[in-house]
Amino acid sequence: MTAPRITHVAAGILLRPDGTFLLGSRPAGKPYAGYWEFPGGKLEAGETGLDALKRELHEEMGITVTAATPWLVQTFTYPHATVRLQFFRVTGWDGEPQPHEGQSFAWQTPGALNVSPILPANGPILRGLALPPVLALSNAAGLGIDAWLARLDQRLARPPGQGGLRWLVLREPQLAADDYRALATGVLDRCRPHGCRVLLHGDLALAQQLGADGVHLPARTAAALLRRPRGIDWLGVSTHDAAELAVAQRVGADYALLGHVAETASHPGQPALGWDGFAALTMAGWPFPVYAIGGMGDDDIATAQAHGGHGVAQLSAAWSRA
Ligand SMILES: Nc1nc2c([nH]c(=O)n2[C@@H]2O[C@H](COP(=O)(O)OP(=O)(O)OP(=O)(O)O)[C@@H](O)[C@H]2O)c(=O)[nH]1
Ligand SMILES: [Mg+2]
Repeated sequence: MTAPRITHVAAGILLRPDGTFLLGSRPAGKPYAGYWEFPGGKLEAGETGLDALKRELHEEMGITVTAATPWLVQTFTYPHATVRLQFFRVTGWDGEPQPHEGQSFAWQTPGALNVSPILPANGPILRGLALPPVLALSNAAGLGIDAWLARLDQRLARPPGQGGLRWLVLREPQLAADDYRALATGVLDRCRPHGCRVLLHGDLALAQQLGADGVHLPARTAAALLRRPRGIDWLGVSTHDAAELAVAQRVGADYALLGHVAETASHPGQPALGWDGFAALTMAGWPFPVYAIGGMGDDDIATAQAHGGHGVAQLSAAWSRA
């Protein structure tokens, strides 16, 4: 038996500073004509993904890419081909997108699309775009419950663009089960009116019972799952190496944390991955966003993205800024 032939594709997510991104409609005569996609196309012999991205975006819409970072890799089998799609976040380009192939363009808001249908392979991509560049993990352990809740209230009260918190992972492994449940109940009540999603840590059943927005699992807990759990909207997994990233992939995670990248007070004496180690692991290409964790500040977001990450996950830094 011969191995199935894989078509390698590079596609670009043009991102504007306001968070909107560009979709194009597939021109008549191509498979899935009229479906909406991220502009891009097939790699030619000898090209890297980034080479192909730049060439395709120039051919299809006349722009010159000036800043792009590798993001997700999605493999999908269509009736006509198995495609391996390398997605890039494109944050800089010269020129205005022009429809060189008769396509239409539409700028879209994550989570609120107004065009359809979308190419079937692109569902997870659109979910990934809704994830924030900074994912905050709670720090009641470090600050004390009351002081942390006071910080939480402050961050919930701000507008999204100005430090307002809209995603939270409630991770407090030092708490006994009853205390964690009580805290989770209170945190969900505080967060819901602000539209802040809350993912509980470690306990799928509790997340389902309390109607949390998702669950975040250590890789060893995720490894015991046979498939993605039902009844949960968002699933994250903490990982440290390629084997744990593979677990996250197998259970259909929406994102992974990967670290620790820098030395951090929470893991004294354990060797850090460093950015080279982080990039070596993201480079394999995962179908979900990967966050860098471990000693990460806001200054590290761009570095994480340049190394194949989606952004950074923060514990103490998320609660320290004024
Ligand atoms: N460009 C692009 N292709 C995608 C996306 N999602 C997805 O499944 N694909 C698949 O990737 C494959 C290659 O895309 P393409 O048709 O744009 O290739 P191309 O620009 O080189 O076109 P050509 O073959 O006419 O030269 C197609 O099978 C398409 O269905 C996406 O978001 N963007
Ligand atoms: Mg194309």
